[in-house]
Amino acid sequence: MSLIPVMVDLNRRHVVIVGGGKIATRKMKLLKETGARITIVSPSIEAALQSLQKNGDFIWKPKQFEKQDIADADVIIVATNDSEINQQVVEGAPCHALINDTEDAERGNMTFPSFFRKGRLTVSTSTGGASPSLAKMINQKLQTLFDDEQYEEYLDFLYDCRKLIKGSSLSKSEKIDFLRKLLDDEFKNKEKRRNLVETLKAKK
Ligand SMILES: C[C@@]1(CC(=O)O)C2=NC(=C\c3[nH]c(c(CCC(=O)O)c3CC(=O)O)Cc3[nH]c(c(CC(=O)O)c3CCC(=O)O)/C=C3\N/C(=C\2)[C@@H](CCC(=O)O)[C@]3(C)CC(=O)O)/[C@H]1CCC(=O)O
Ligand SMILES: NC(=O)c1ccc[n+]([C@@H]2O[C@H](COP(=O)([O-])OP(=O)(O)OC[C@H]3O[C@@H](n4cnc5c(N)ncnc54)[C@H](O)[C@@H]3O)[C@@H](O)[C@H]2O)c1
Repeated sequence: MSLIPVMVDLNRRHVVIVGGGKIATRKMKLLKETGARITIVSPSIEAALQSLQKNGDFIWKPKQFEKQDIADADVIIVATNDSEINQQVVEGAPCHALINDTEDAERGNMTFPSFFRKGRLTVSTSTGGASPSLAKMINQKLQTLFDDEQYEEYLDFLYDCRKLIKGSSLSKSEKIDFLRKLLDDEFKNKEKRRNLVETLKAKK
């Protein structure tokens, strides 16, 4: 299996989490801001999930897993503590669904990397199932590269400039030159950033 990293918008997609324990809780916390429609199928759920349920963050089906629970799922997270049930979930998945099997990654077709965000920047690390703890450790080290509290503002500057450049009347090669120039160290300076934004606004 050769997995490729993607960024995905789960807004309005149906995500079914089978199991309501420690791992289901971790995935729920990750998914609750995505706009996905989330269903948890599990006879019992952790206390942390019970409070999220009161906010209406997901629908809880308090029952043992059955194949029909995942019939219209876009994404399925397999997270019970029963290997046989986990296997049944994978076997019962509709062929269009993405499956994250938290017990055995290779049985599924999607895994969650360890990641951190700094404004518009997302850095994610996967060890292909070798060691999620190592992935976490690598990210902790990488995070120190972006400690500067101005970094988020710098990324917003790059984003705004890129939009201005794309929408400008500059020629194609001038646009490319400008996009490269944005990465010059001088733009770590706030004043220089402001000046460039003004220059680009004039090139509409
Ligand atoms: C990144 C992260 C994201 C997330 O879960 O959302 C994630 N695991 C995290 C933490 C973590 N997981 C485990 C420990 C205990 C120590 C250890 O084992 O190292 C810790 C450490 C901790 O909790 O601090 C145990 C563990 N994990 C898996 C198995 C089953 C197996 O491998 O067979 C077992 C053994 C279960 C058992 O038998 O007890 C499987 C998977 N875990 C993955 C992701 C996928 C591969 C990603 C990769 O390879 O990098 C994959 C394949 C499937 C998936 O879930 O997508 C999240 C870090 C969040 C962060 O960055 O803070
Ligand atoms: N991906 C990871 O990082 C990672 C880390 C640790 C464990 N795991 C795996 O995740 C799985 C769950 O671990 P956990 O610590 O969350 O377990 P847990 O014991 O905390 O929770 C298990 C949940 O499964 C539910 N369940 C049991 N039988 C069920 C059934 N027939 N139908 C529906 N729900 C059922 C239980 O009600 C419970 O809510 C295990 O298979 C484990 O190997 C993955």
